[in-house]
Amino acid sequence: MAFLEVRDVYKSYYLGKEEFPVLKGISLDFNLGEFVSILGESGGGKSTLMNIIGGLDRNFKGSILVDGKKLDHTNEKDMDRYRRETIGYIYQSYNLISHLTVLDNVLISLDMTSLSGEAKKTRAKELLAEVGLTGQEKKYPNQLSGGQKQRVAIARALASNPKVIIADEPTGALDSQNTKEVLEILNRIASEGRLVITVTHSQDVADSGTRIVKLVDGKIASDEQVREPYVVDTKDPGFKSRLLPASVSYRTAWKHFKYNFGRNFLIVLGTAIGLFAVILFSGLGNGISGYINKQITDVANPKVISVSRYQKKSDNDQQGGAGMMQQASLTKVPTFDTKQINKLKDLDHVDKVEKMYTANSVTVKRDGKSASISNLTNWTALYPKSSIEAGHAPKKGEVLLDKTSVAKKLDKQDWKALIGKTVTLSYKAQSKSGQIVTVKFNAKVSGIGKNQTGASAVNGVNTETLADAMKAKNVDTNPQAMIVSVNTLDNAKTVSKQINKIKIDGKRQFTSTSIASMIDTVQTYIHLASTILAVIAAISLVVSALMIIVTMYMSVSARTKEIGVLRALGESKKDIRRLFVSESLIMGVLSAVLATALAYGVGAGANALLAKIASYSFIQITAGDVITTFVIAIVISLLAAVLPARHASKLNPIDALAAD
Ligand SMILES: Nc1ncnc2c1ncn2[C@@H]1O[C@H](COP(=O)(O)OP(=O)(O)OP(=O)(O)O)[C@@H](O)[C@H]1O
Repeated sequence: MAFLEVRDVYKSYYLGKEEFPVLKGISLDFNLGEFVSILGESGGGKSTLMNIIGGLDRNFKGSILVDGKKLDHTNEKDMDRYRRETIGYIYQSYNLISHLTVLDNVLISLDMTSLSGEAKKTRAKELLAEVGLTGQEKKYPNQLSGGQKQRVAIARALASNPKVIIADEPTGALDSQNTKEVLEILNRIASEGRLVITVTHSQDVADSGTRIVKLVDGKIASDEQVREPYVVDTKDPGFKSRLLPASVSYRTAWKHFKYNFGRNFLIVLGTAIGLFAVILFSGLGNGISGYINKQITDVANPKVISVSRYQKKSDNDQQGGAGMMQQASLTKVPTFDTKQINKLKDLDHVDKVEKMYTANSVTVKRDGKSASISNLTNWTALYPKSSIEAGHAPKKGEVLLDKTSVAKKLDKQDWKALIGKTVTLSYKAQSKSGQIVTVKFNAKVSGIGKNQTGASAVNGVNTETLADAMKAKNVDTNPQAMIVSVNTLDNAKTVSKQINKIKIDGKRQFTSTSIASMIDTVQTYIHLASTILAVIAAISLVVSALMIIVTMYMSVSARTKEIGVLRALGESKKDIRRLFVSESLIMGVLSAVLATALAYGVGAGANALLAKIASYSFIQITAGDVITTFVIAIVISLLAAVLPARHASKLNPIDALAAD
């Protein structure tokens, strides 16, 4: 039984419906130790036969048996394995991978063996030494002579220790000296117990082998043994073939990326700019919303809820036009009684419940100077600590006055000097009996209030002091508003909602307003605005995706021959797909890295510039923004790679090898 049997092989090419028969019933037996030359006229079908024997062409009639076992040409994986394990190819035009070094060109085949990383390198170097290329490992193919390239190709073909070497015109492009040396190497390969089948036009080449087969008109015209085949003494190479690990595809993709760094970097930069805009707008949204949040919480404590009595709109509406008329005279706002105050105190998460009084148009006098306060309230938790610029919160008998609107008017030079001095406050109010009375009282200035935003003044008088003054003039001290402090900010919204639900005798009692929900509303709008900006920026990513698609397609067409070589070496369709997907992924991830770095850099710069306007970081990039950017980049690069990678993997290896 021969090692390789070709049985009744027929092969035709078709142009439309027209059949062009090329091989017309070929049967040949080959043995290990043979160096067989296939001779024949140009276009006689030699290469076609080699492609069938080498497992690249699966579309023919007849069968190939290896070691007595028929190859299953319908099973793609089996054929990948056959090429990987049994066949080594040497081509007339070398077919080296241009972006890989000499060493890497040999390693690409060794990557599909069970050898360890170091052992692979050692074997690659040994193989290169055997073909006389020691010291050339780091060169790229375009830095080698034709003879040297063919030796690299031979070393690569031998790397996985295949039993059969198929050499298609291996010396066709070489001078006589290199031809002689390559033929010697091929003889040595056969002498190691391999089967060498070479296609040639040259009688000299044919004569240096052990057997010559002539093909004429698609049939065997002669089959002549020139000399005895070599004696086979097969040694165990100590390793097996295996599928290409994914990591090798990633590494090869990275090498190709580096080889075309200039072009690839521009694409990465283009994509990164789009991603950068997305992060920056998102960071700007975070910053602005944080800034507004801070501004609001600076003037008002977000853990407090202002509560007023609920006034049912429909009560008045039901009365129709007449009701509306009457309402103008019913100016009295409903007040809180003890029962209602206790209802608020009983709520969960409530720390404190304070009465709130508001006195309108209050005049403050001292030393003949006066200032006016449009709304003076008692000091409650509504005022955050940060609103006290100097001094302390007003205790009994004390008042805290606003810096700009009051303190500076009373003492232009030294407004702080007011602290500890007594001022007289007066305003007009309605007494319980309906008369207009003047509430007047003295209070010591406990401190000066400030408002960072400058929107409203910070004036507050001690609650008891104001209430006593009101009582003295028979003004109702049942409050029109209550200030409820909750224990944590998280509870503010819940408690606010609960307050609105409180009923006494089945009737709703209160209307609550919390800063927390105000902040929420503002932030919703800011978030919406920054999302819209980020989405606009994201549209530019469509352009990036198209750029990656075009590059990948260009890459596939430029690397068609490489794809053919890799398939001939035994890589599967999946390996080819992974090669291109990983290169695209590399671009995506690098874009995201660059975009993140740019965003942090520009963000820090912008924050430094804006620090002059307000000491606040307006661009705040979160970990979430960075993660989103990476996810977008990965999704884009994967989507962009789908079609080109699919196209690459579906290329017919024979056509790919024939590409220019
Ligand atoms: N993909 C194809 N489609 C159609 N015809 C093809 C195809 N490939 C090869 N042929 C034809 O089949 C015939 C055999 O081609 P093949 O390449 O096997 O010949 P060859 O003996 O190797 O020639 P050469 O010595 O010139 O390399 C030629 O006539 C060629 O035109």
